[in-house]
Amino acid sequence: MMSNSRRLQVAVIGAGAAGLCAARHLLARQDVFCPPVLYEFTKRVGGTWVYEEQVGRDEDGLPVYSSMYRDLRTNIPKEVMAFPDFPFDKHLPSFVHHTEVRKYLNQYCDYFGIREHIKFHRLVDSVRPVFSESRQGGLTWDVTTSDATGKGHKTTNQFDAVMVCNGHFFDPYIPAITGLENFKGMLMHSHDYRVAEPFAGKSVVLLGAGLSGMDIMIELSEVASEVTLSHRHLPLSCPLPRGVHQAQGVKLINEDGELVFEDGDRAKPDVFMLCTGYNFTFPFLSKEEVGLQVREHCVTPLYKHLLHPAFPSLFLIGICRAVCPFPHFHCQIQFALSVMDGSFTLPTQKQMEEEMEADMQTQLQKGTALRHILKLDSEQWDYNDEMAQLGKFKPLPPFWKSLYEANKVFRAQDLLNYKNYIYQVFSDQEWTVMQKIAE
Ligand SMILES: Cc1cc2nc3c(=O)[nH]c(=O)nc-3n(C[C@H](O)[C@H](O)[C@H](O)COP(=O)(O)OP(=O)(O)OC[C@H]3O[C@@H](n4cnc5c(N)ncnc54)[C@H](O)[C@@H]3O)c2cc1C
Repeated sequence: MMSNSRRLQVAVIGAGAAGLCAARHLLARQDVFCPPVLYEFTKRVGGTWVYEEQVGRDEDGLPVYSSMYRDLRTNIPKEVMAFPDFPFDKHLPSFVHHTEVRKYLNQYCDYFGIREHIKFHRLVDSVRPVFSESRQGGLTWDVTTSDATGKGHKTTNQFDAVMVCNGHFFDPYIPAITGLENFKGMLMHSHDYRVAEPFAGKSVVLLGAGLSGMDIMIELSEVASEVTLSHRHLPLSCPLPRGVHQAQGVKLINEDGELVFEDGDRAKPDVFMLCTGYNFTFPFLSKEEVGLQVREHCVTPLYKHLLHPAFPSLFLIGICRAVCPFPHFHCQIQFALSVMDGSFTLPTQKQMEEEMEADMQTQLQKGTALRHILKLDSEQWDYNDEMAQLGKFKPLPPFWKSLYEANKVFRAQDLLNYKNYIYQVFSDQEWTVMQKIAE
């Protein structure tokens, strides 16, 4: 889609880690790209990492976006959580408090001169493809935004490409549990969990043993009268806090408000907390016009889990799950730029569709459920390397994989302690070089 005559205009939706990373790379390539326009619905940079004490609505009456809790520390060491070209402060411990990540993202934003390109409190309402003969490639995008606080007018601007960086930890996924409405205690989703104190003396059932479920279990075990972790992978091999029980998944809630587990056991807790993850939502993309489908946590059709084959200037950054997010964004975004600047030539639409279909069939034949197809896990490293090879940019150094994978093992073996580990992957001299690169 490279235009010979003029620079490309790119809209970026969201100023979380992915949106900032997109802007950082677009700004570095001003020979090809105009400075991007970032639309951010809130008034702050950092997305998920902007902790809000309140739940529901914020002080401006907007829905609270972040799912952070007060005492959260990262579950990935800062040495590999960082963008590869911008390390965290070397004096910080490996597993940092969420306030440090927000600080880090603000530093990244200012260091790369991104802030002036962000339009805060702008909600992207619609992103529509427009086919016109007058522009090279024929396809442009009308991006319509409104003032998030409801004041002011809608505006529509035209772009050559759109990078969707709207995150996917905002819209709680509520599983279809028979009789959920019968539950008489406090029913909540982990999106609204902030602090442990209000749960003192209460009995709690947590549904889901993902990263949030496990973290919240540890916090609540300090104060609650009883904590039960209900999940599908019984029993977990890692040591759990004293007094925490494990139970099978919740099959239904009976008319007396009792939780009935898969094996017939029952419980009537004070609190039932769903730690069941989040939905993908792209409310600004019309189903009829763009035809993106979200089924069972799988988003299709997306070539390389990234771009729509019929609209190869629409990029969805960061929809893969079970990845090391910031370095993954760093790779996806540079690949997207190589598609836009023409240094990587995409296969034809038909070839991309055939490849996607073949990949999907291989996964399904291997027994991967549709809802797990976007979980890359250890395959993320080959994926990132492929992005780098096709996009002709520097791959991640090998220690990224070794440290990330080692951390996964330590987390599984030593859940209660792994965040106290300190990694020393760089010598002081190497750190100085890294810090210099970021300067
Ligand atoms: C509880 C929790 C703990 C986590 N812990 C870790 C960790 O330890 N390490 C790690 O690496 N990752 C962690 N993550 C994952 C984290 O989400 C990613 O690291 C990363 O921050 C995601 O960035 P993002 O830019 O994709 O999305 P987000 O941070 O969600 O940012 C999206 C932005 O888009 C904006 N937006 C959305 N829709 C619109 C619209 N229509 N118009 C305008 N703006 C819009 C939002 O306001 C937001 O600012 C955690 C996530 C959660 C929820």
